Amino acid sequence: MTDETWGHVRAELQKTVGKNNYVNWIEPLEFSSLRNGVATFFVPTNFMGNWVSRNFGEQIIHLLGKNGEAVSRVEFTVPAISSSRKASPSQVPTPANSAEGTKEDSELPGAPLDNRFTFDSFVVGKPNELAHAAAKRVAEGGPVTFNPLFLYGGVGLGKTHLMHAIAHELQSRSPQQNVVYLSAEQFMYRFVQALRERKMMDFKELFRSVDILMVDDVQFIAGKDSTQEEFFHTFNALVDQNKQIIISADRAPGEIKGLEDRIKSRLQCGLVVDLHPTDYELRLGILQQKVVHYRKQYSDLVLANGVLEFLAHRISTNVRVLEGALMRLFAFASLVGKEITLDLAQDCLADILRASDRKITIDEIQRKVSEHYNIRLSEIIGPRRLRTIARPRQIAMYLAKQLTSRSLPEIGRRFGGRDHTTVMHGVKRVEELKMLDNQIAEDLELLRRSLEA
Ligand SMILES: Nc1ncnc2c1ncn2[C@@H]1O[C@H](COP(=O)(O)OP(=O)(O)OP(=O)(O)O)[C@@H](O)[C@H]1O
Repeated sequence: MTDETWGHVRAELQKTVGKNNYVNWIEPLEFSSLRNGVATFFVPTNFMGNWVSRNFGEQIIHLLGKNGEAVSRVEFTVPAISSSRKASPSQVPTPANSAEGTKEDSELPGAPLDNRFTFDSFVVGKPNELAHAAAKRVAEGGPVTFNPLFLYGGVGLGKTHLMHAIAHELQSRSPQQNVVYLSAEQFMYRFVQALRERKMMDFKELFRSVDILMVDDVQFIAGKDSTQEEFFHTFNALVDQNKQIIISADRAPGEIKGLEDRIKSRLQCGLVVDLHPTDYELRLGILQQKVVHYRKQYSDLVLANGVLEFLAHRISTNVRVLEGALMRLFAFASLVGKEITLDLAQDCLADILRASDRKITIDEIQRKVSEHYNIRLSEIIGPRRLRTIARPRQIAMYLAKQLTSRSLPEIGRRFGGRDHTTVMHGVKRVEELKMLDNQIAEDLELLRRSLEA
């Protein structure tokens, strides 16, 4: 790949990701090589590489493809530090602590904030309402009521999003405050750099001068003794000065193996809240919110009824995967110029759907539906066309399509050897009825909940 091609891709990204994202995340990337379908880029930090990979990786692959480069994977690597390879000031992302703008870039301790991660774009549901409320409270500023705020939860459930939202809000309320957000990995990177360059005093001074410190994915420092030691001292110094600290991790403090007991107990001193795995309603809410953006970007694409519900049912792994699926679906539909239907979603997201398959079986669906409508199981698969039997059968077919990864012909076979067009007709009919008939909508909801329970 030539630098020119990368230039084209960057220009296209500039149009789609927004100015701040472009300056913070894309501009610092430096193309390194393209071998065997793997494009490698230099990034200033691993943290940044992970971030770009997570948030823009698919888009970069897609745009490279559009520009004639067959790329199946992108990798981001931090170049070995030497004075000649060090990032120039313009390559270093804008730090979270804008108050430090006059210091030398290498001294800035913060990581860039993602402008998309605000309270407005955070969808609140039962699983995350407590974490959201706590984050809102901290974002109001004022006297520190709990220190630290410790947010934990599984991968991709919104911890980073909430931390950035707090930082944005605090910065807009009091721009003079020095709010520093960084990952634990970045904290370690800075610490090691300070050790290597014999600038420990500067490091300590810098971290002790922040007003609000946010450290993401703190489990990363488990087992790293010197980093933990330094983290512990930084933590204590800030708490002593009544400065707010916000920490995130993938598990509760007590469960982080390799973390010193004194740190665990310090982390438990404030408010510990967890983000629970998402439920169907939250996933659907998030999809509905995200789709607004895609509808603008791909204004010519039609999104069929039921697709978002289908994704919310089937992809429960985490929100990042859910978002990735939606992005891929829109990009794919735009590439092939097709309407976004359930069939297209099943084709284009087959790997994601397989990975997050809930393993609800057609047998289970048929049993639940026959119990619900009080008809015999044999009648669901039998030939009778009486409305009182045919309708529950169509409902069972619809649920089989929504909640399993079976194809229409397979579903047809399991419903007494029916043709796939019969199944298709049944699914369509139920989709229409769901909009017109409240009783049917309620039945579907009840059945879905009991199948997913
Ligand atoms: N409730 C929510 N509303 C809107 N978007 C959300 C929500 N929860 C998560 N997301 C989105 O999901 C993606 C992953 O979230 P985030 O990076 O905050 O997860 P995380 O919990 O920090 O994950 P990790 O453990 O991998 O660091 C982000 O794009 C974020 O905006």
